[in-house]
Amino acid sequence: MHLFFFWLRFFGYKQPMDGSDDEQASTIFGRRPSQPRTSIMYNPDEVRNIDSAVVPLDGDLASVRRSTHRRSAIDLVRGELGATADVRRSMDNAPTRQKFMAAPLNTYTDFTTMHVGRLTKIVSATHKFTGAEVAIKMYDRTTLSSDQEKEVAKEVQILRKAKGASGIVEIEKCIEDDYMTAIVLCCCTGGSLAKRLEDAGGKMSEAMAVRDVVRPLVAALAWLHEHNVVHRDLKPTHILYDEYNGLHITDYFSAAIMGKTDLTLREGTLAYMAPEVVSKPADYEMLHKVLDAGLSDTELVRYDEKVDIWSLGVIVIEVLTGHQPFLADSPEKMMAMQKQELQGDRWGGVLDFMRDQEVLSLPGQDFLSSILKINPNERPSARTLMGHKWLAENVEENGSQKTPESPKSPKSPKSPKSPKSPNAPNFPMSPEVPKVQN
Ligand SMILES: Nc1ncnc2c1ncn2[C@@H]1O[C@H](COP(=O)(O)OP(=O)(O)OP(=O)(O)O)[C@@H](O)[C@H]1O
Repeated sequence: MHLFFFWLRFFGYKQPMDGSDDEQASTIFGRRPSQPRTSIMYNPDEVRNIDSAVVPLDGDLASVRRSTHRRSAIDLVRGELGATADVRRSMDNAPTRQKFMAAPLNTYTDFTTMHVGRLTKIVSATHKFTGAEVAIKMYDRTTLSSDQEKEVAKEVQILRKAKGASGIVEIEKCIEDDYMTAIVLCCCTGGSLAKRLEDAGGKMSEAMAVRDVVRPLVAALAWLHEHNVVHRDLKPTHILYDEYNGLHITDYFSAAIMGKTDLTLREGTLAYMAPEVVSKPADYEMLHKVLDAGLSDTELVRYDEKVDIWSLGVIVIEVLTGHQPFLADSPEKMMAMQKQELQGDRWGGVLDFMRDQEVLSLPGQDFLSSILKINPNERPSARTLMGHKWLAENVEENGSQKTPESPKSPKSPKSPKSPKSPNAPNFPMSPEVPKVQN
């Protein structure tokens, strides 16, 4: 114990004279009570409305934070989530200026971690004054590379541009300082498409898929593409639902702004990745695979927004069958599999399987086969797909189209006698094959 106090003294800790909590808190944070403790700019009590302003903390506050043990708002949230009663009491009793360190986040309460991502923590919270539920996507900037910093800035830029657009998750504001970026988003309380599929036993009926997934997804993609945004990582965990069953595409960290972002790198999730992206080098392979081979990065063929159309096709199959159609553990194997499953114009592999399963009406089959093309130029745009008859017509619960000219898909004449090629890979997956988690 004596040794402990020796070390505390060694590092400049002075025991409070009267031992009060307030005195102790201020001393622990390295400041005497006589020092000024107010700030005009970010008094949490003044922040009553959620607005869309970026709220940078000023240099002074950043230096205050540096001099304390609580270096960022992330720590504050962590503290509120998991702090001991003592720590919480000392925070409650801390002088105004210290409480105020993460003032914009202090306007929220009930922090609950929903998801821990590769670089982020997604926390749900409630605004203290409006009661609005939000999802806060928090990046710890101390762990981000400068390239990742740029990606986060681009993510915020895209979200701001898309604010109010239907089908895109809505940003409320972005709070940033030297240590963290917190993107405050409207909370999609209906969960993700992945969760819905899980709850529904893995798959959906055709009617539900068209109504709840494909139609709104295609419309949201049309908006993004017409505003020069390519998502590049479309998958069920990035498709969220609000309380009214409205669909919202989220996570623009990997997204590209056409004309600004380089569209020559492999980016996204392998199982949903278009062939023209799978064949590209990842950023860490660029030097080795491209420049060493005598090519310059400007010589790489660029891909475009059609990569999202491919991902849409993969999602359609997953939603209707409960399986991811393309599974491989390396880009090389994935390229081979995609070609094998979709070679030539004929129906084969995965498309043949979809027809034989009778989970898809003829217009649905037409929709899918028009999307899953190896050549991106042959894939229709999202705007064109919006006019496709599969989305225009009502699909009945039993899967048939209501219009007389669109009968239920007949079974392929060759299908009973047309087993998959012996070396056909994972599709249809056997139930034992575990689903790839992304
Ligand atoms: N606005 C939101 N409302 C409700 N839940 C959300 C919201 N944003 C994100 N989530 C939840 O967090 C999960 C991950 O979100 P997101 O993909 O944006 O984070 P991420 O850090 O990129 O994660 P990963 O690295 O795993 O892709 C979503 O699948 C969803 O469950």
